[in-house]
Amino acid sequence: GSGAEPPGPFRVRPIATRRGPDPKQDRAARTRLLVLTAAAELFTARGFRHTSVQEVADRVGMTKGAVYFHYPTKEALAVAVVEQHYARWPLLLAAVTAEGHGPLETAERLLAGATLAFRDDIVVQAGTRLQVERPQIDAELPTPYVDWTELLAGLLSRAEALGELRAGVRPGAAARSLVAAFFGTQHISDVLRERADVVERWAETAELLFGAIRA
Ligand SMILES: CCC[C@@H]1OCC(CO)=C1C(=O)O
Repeated sequence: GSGAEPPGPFRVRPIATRRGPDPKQDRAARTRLLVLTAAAELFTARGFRHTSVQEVADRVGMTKGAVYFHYPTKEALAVAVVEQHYARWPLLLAAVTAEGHGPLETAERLLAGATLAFRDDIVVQAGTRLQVERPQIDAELPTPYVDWTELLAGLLSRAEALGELRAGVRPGAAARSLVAAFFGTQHISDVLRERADVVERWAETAELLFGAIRA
């Protein structure tokens, strides 16, 4: 498509408006967030297999049964963490889009913004590790990489239409290369420096790649 409208998963969904404050619901939501964050910390540090629901419960000072009330299985916890990971991106897209840059600059700023999440956001770090561990997780997890690829391809198609893309650069191929380079860069940073330098590493790669595709 023209790329004007972001692909589905990147569209910000309106927060369900409630009739009024509902203390019980709020408490449940806060508990779920606490459990999710503790699970993300353990999944990031030890991975899915070597994390138990008991350890998650201990980390938040709850019983295993109380955790199971919110997340019936460890797989359900993993699915929730990955879903929260992906829920970050529509918010980033809305923030960057609001700045009113052209499509190529928007793509560059999106990926730069994503590196901050990979450096600082435990849920994004956990979601990324869980996506790598998909074969060990008996649950329906979203297909990784495809939404970012589709979003970037749409932006690069718009850049091409505006003459911002170097002649001969194919938006789809460039989008796939950007996603591959981003994933590889954040992975190498994670392995070598626990992502301490992911922002700088990506800036170096982005300078090369965006310099190669810009008209
Ligand atoms: C932006 C590059 C792709 C991104 O990097 C890690 C990861 C986790 O699976 C991603 C995804 O699924 O889109």
